[in-house]
Amino acid sequence: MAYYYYNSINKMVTIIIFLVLVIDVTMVFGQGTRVGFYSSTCPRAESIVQSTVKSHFQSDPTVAPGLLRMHFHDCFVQGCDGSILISGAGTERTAPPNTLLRGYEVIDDAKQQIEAVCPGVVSCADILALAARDSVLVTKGLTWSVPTGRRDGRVSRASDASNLPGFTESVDAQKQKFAAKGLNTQDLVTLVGGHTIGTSACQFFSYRLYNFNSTGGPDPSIDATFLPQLQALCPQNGDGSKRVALDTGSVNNFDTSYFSNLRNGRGILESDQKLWTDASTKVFVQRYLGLRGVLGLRFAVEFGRSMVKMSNIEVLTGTNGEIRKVCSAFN
Ligand code: HEM
Ligand SMILES: [Ca+2]
Ligand SMILES: [Ca+2]
Repeated sequence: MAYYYYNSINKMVTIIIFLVLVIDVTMVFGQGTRVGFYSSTCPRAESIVQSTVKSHFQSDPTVAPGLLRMHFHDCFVQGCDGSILISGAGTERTAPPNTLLRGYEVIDDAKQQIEAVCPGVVSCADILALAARDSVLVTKGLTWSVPTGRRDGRVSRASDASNLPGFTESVDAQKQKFAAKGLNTQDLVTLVGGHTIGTSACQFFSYRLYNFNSTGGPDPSIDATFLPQLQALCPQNGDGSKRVALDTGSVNNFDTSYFSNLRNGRGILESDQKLWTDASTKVFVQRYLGLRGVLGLRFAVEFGRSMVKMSNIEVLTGTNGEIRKVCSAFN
């Protein structure tokens, strides 16, 4: 009798431990997404996204940085659920940090082609995550496997965009906003390394070139020989919408040149240059530049890893959300 009780208690304990482990594992890894989610339901989905990104990139190279940034802005607001793609008054798209996003036409094009072969199967959130990955590919970076199976959200409000980090923010504030999404300091430095491609409008950094923080002079962290070049590109009271490379000399290549520029006081945004000023983020910049011996890190590899983490933020899976018919509108 005693043995029988012992045995069933033992079984119960085993079952409980098993359940706890399963719950834990799903929370840490899965959140329900997995590589090859569409391999039987829509086997051509990933290749359609890739060929669409490639063809748009050939006629307009700015779509690559545009789509990468769009995916980041999607994931930080309501999770990676395609909420950024909804158009109309009062939606996320209209919020100040999002007004200059580009590449929506690429997502709409890919979605239309995918709907023609497998209607109602592939989410817009997944199409955007895949397009962000392929944007790195076309700019000569490494590729990686993207877990899929996200579903599309049913909420898109301009007022939710405050989760996004701002370009004047301190490293501590940037770290806090990333930590709130489960991303650590390495992820922060690595993902902001996405600024190795693309451009910024003068309006986001020209205040650093002239009367920085009412000092009457420029931001002292800007390299002295670089300053006049930037001033020529963005004259005081000039056109704030004019665009300047975030990675001087390597705007179209997914490489570590952006980190060299930070080291040399040639970061464009205040938030970028601060990654070199702050000791906790500087070490990662140094590791990507091979300045820390055996602690060296390969940016191309780590970028894929951090992107997979970012792409899994607060995703909707299973029967949550919906699969939109058109990416710019709820069903
Ligand atoms: C502290 C975090 C970040 C801040 C404050 C920030 C801020 C900005 C700003 C102000 C611009 C210029 C936008 C424009 O003029 O159109 C920009 C561009 C860009 N950002 Fe970030 N960003 C951050 C993190 C990231 C991350 C994590 C990624 C991607 C993984 C990313 C990818 C890009 C790309 C690719 C562009 C160029 C966009 C284009 O050329 O259209 N950024 N960012
Ligand atoms: Ca979102
Ligand atoms: Ca570059």
